[in-house]
Amino acid sequence: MNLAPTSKQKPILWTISGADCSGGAGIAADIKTGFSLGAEVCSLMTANTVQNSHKVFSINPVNIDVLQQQVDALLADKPPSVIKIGLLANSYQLNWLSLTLIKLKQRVPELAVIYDPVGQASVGGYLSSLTRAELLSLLTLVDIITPNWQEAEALTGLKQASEQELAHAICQLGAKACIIKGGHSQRKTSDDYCLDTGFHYKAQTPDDSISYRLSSRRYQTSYSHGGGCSFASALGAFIAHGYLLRDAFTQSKAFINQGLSAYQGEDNYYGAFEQQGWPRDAGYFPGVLTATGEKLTAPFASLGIKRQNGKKLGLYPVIDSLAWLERLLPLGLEIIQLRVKNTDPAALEHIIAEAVKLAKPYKTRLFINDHWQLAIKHGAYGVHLGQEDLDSADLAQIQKAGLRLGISTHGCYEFLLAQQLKPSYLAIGAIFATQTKDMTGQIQGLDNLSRLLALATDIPVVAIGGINLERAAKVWQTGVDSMAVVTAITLAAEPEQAVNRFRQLMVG
Ligand SMILES: Cc1ncc(COP(=O)(O)OP(=O)(O)O)c(N)n1
Ligand SMILES: Cc1nc(C(=O)O)sc1CCOP(=O)(O)O
Ligand SMILES: [Mg+2]
Repeated sequence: MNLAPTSKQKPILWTISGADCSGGAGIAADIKTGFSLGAEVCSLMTANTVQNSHKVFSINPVNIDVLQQQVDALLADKPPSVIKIGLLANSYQLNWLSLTLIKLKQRVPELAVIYDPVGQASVGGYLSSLTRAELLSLLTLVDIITPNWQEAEALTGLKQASEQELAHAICQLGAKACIIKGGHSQRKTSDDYCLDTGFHYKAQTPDDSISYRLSSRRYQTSYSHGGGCSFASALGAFIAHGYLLRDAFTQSKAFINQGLSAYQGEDNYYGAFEQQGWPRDAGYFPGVLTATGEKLTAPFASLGIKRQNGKKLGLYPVIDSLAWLERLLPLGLEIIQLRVKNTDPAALEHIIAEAVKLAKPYKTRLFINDHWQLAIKHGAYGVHLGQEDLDSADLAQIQKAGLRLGISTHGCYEFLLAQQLKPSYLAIGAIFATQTKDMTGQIQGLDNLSRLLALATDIPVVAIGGINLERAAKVWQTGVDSMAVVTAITLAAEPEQAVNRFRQLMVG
């Protein structure tokens, strides 16, 4: 049997959670969230709870034989991309689930398991009788765990620890990634912290860990019942759609902010969190907290393009030699990038110095990729940096020297992060698969490009990656300001003609 879903299918998310008869949390939240985000949800009910807005009256666990029959039935035609685990009512269920996950992971190697360790109901009362030791035994099978602060303290036994310390401790207990939800903390903002020690795409060593912190305003609403379950199932839906953890995290937070904003104001009623579909409005997206972002406040110098007159940057060739620069400069392009890799330092400095001299008589804006010190030293118009360069480059120095800055982004987390630095332009990639560079796991497609453009302020946006003459019209229709290309020009039989054809389709 082929377990891989075809591209026509909606991604399948299994939820192994309790049913909440009051309709807000558990399986109800998971199904509403999945429906809202284009995922198909299959529900394996662990308990049929009796609860209302004030109290949990009883749990009523479901027998593991029934759960096993459901797994067998679903595996035949609805194998999961992601499993979200919520309420586990007793140790029989926990032991059964551990064995089941081991078997499922062998059968579906790409399976991602998300665990939302619901212990206490938000209306008061305990939902699970599991001990800490029992819960810990599950962690090595979990890809992402999503406790709130109190649940993280209970799992680790740590008191007064920071989110970072809690997340580290939880990952050391076995989970690959941990998101500590900030909604229950006492602060004015609800910071959410994600530590990723190796989810899917990185080696699984603590040294390789990456952390992400998102900040949102606190929403005052009495319609939040099931918000925690909805966050974990939104995360599952986005992961099932193929998003990287950082982007699934960011979009899940926007989904929660959007839902919490539906009914503002305090009253005594405790209503269900409202799932409102794929978040598209920039206002719901969280801020990205980084050391770099907090240091810079002034925008980088602009590109001086009068967008209000309908003028755009247009075609942006990215070339790797002085010969290409000499050939393209007379064509009157608005922008060109010199991207030289693997060249010894002396030759590199010579190339950059010569490139700046060559570009001087032209109105073309010359950006230097990576080598920001040489770009400053030789007075280039601008510098283009990737996300990995942001921590090591001295952005304040680039800004002080008056150079323009372009930044690469791959998905909404990086886009929001880079936008906060107020660069001269933002690049989004890779739009399509490209032979120029390994962009595995970071292909955006046109839909995601459009979603990211909706988050853009007034900074010009450049699309890059796999753009050729056949695909260019569709990319241009999204409203980008520019399309950057390497091979569509450098491998073209007649590069000047290719430039002209790109420019023709970018009119209007
Ligand atoms: C316009 C534009 N966008 C993205 C890139 C990629 O830059 P980076 O992430 O630094 O990767 P390398 O180009 O250095 O491999 C770019 N160069 N230009
Ligand atoms: C250099 C580069 N950066 C990308 C990014 O997404 O950041 S994609 C890319 C390669 C672009 O080459 P081509 O036009 O030949 O596909
Ligand atoms: Mg670079």
